[in-house]
Amino acid sequence: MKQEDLGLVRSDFTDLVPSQQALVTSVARAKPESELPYSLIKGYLNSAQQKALITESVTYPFTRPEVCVYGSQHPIPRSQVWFADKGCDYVYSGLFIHALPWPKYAYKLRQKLAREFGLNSNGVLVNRYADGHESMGWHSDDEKEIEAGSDIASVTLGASRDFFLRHKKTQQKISLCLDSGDLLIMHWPMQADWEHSLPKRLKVTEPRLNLTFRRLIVGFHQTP
Ligand SMILES: O=C(O)CCC(=O)C(=O)O
Ligand SMILES: [Fe+2]
Repeated sequence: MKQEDLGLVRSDFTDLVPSQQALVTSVARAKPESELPYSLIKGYLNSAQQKALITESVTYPFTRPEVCVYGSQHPIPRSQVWFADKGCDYVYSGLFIHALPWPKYAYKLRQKLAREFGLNSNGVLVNRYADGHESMGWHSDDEKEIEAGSDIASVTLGASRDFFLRHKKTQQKISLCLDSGDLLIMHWPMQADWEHSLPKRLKVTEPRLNLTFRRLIVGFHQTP
């Protein structure tokens, strides 16, 4: 029997349970009153939604490209893949990455974020951290092809990990714990003023997936 026949998929990415609706409303209201450059929606995805995405990710064509650090080449300390609409190739960490076609559940999550938050993304970068030895250093998602005014939505699946924010001028630091199913929305223009990182956590033995939904300027790189 297919998952659709079990009723799992039909409702999973269309409806929110009432408690989540309440939470989303309060987050939406909290934003203008708060000085925080982000919204954190704990438990945004239910366990069936998380499971559908984690299972799907087994088929994702992850790669571990090499980047130049202080003059020598090193593989990035995680694996990644970029799914996006046509015309949305991306230069990320100095690497050119072609847009691959959207998988089913990643696309459903894109639609859910659009319905519930007006998030008009056209690409998702999926990072896979095999365990707590894998990480992401300080950076901002401020590439030239990111469309001005667009928020970036980050969804965590699998292992819980700490996530740091650091203000570029004041050095103010915020530490969040991102658990499976959580949604972090980094509001425009957060990337101009803040950096973020995912530090190593050597006690973590389980893998973590992170999907960041972004809006790129279509055709920015003009590839055939
Ligand atoms: O894994 C995370 O939570 C962060 C990912 C991230 O910052 C990025 O993909 O640019
Ligand atoms: Fe980032």
